[in-house]
Amino acid sequence: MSTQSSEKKYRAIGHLPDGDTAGRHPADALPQAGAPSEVVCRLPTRWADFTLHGYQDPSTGLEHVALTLGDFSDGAPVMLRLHSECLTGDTLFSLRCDCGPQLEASLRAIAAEGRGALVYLRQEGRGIGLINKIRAYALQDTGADTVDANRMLGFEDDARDYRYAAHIVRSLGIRQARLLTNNPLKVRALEHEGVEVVERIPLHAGANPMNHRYLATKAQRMGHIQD
Ligand SMILES: Nc1nc2c(ncn2[C@@H]2O[C@H](COP(=O)(O)OP(=O)(O)OP(=O)(O)O)[C@@H](O)[C@H]2O)c(=O)[nH]1
Ligand SMILES: [Zn+2]
Repeated sequence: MSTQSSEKKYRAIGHLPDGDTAGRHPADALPQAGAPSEVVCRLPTRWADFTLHGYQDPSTGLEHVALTLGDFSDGAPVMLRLHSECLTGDTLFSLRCDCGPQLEASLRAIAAEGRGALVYLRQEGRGIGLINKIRAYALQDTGADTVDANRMLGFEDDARDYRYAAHIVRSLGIRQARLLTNNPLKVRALEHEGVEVVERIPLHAGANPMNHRYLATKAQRMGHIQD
């Protein structure tokens, strides 16, 4: 695919700055901070009437969304959740993890605040993809923990990349965040990309007997905070 046709495709789906992108890697063509998504609609939910923004990361082709509520133009810190896709937990009611309850708790918290954003990142399985996550689950069924299962498959413990997520956050006009997470890596990644995390809000939801070992492994081997 030529650079020109790639540019057209990305412009149609997401958003790009004007100008010639020829000869540059697609990732270099990210919109400037402050550029809004062109793909926006209302998304009424059980908890609030959100605005839904669509994005496509030109360097990966992955499509992401952000749900926002309220006005960020005053520059005050914004309640923010970066949520990585978990098909099994977010939509199939799996008890193996805490993702579904965390997603719901985040949307409830933002709705209660009346202002905030949730960026839903299509980085399934901590970035290894759905089929590989199922492979990792199969290894966990025979005794491996979540970290060793990834390593047995030849993956890093966590293959996620938050650069495009930070770009989405900046493009929404968020400069300072109150981040809903137990994962210090997300805090560091956002700060590295120029979004100040003025507060980390612990997000404990959905612990159950089936995910006890998974949550313990995240705390013991992946640095997750259990406060
Ligand atoms: N490879 C792999 N991925 C998993 C496993 N269990 C859950 N996941 C993925 O882990 C990710 C969890 O994402 P998040 O809830 O955003 O992040 P987190 O790192 O748990 O940190 P928090 O912000 O505290 O929730 C999702 O992409 C899940 O699909 C597993 O056993 N193996
Ligand atoms: Zn999950």
